[in-house]
Amino acid sequence: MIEAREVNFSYGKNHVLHDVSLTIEPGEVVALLGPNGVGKTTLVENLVGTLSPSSGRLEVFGETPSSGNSAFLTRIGLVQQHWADHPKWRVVEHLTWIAAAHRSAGRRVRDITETLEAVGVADKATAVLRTLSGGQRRRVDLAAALLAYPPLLILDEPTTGLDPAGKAQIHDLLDSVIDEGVTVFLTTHDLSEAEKLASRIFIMNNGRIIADGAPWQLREELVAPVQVTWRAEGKQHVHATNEVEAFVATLPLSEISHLTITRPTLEDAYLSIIGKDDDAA
Ligand SMILES: Nc1ncnc2c1ncn2[C@@H]1O[C@H](COP(=O)(O)OP(=O)(O)OP(=O)(O)O)[C@@H](O)[C@H]1O
Repeated sequence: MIEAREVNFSYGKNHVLHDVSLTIEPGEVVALLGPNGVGKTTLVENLVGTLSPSSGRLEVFGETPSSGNSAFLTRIGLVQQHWADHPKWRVVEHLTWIAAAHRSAGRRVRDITETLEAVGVADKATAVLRTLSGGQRRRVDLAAALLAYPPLLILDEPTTGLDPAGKAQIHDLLDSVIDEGVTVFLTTHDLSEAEKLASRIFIMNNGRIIADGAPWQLREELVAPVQVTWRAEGKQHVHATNEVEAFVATLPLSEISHLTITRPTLEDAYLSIIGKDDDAA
């Protein structure tokens, strides 16, 4: 679905993407993580063809995105950080316009009211776009992205600015779309979101992909061991080990209380991987 080979991209003298190579198969749900300013949005813009690589090979649906025609874009459900639409339009006008473009490209289109309900902004159907809050706008963008049953969703920080209940609602919606077999490429700073939705995670730092794997694989890359804590004789005890079961078997369980085992999280793995990369730079 997506194939990048040694993709480089520069804004003038600012070399942002460095030899980015990745392959994303149909049906994969991939999250791209990385600190602010490392090139995630730049990669997204290369994937959808608004920017084109300075060197390297990039294909989406087997086509070069920057030379793709409008039919190319109708197959991508896109949530971007910036919009080029008409801020005076009402939500329903905006979606009707997008739906018409999809229909004229021969695509099946979801019911607009139902889609607005699914993303939780049915009450904003007649609101002017520029009057929406950041979170409401994100939901409208997602409705627009889902409108034509796209086989590929490219979502640049799709839940930024959403309140916790809104995030949960959008995660459930994305889960149901993922069950339909759509391929998803999303960027996020929310590691729990990445872990919940994605089967595979890329970590980018300084324009390079520095880690690629399932969330559990990235956690295993962390050498930090599991922490075992317990109380005995009125004192708190802590022991770090990679052999949890063997260690716990040595504890006098009848004499201790509050036994807790803390495994490394994806956040621990992320911070460790970025930290090691920065130290090596
Ligand atoms: N239009 C532009 N012109 C020049 N430089 C740009 C432009 N857009 C982004 N950059 C620079 O490219 C680099 C990567 O930016 P990008 O937006 O891709 O980062 P990001 O990883 O998406 O960041 P964030 O997590 O903050 O959204 C940054 O140094 C940024 O300043």
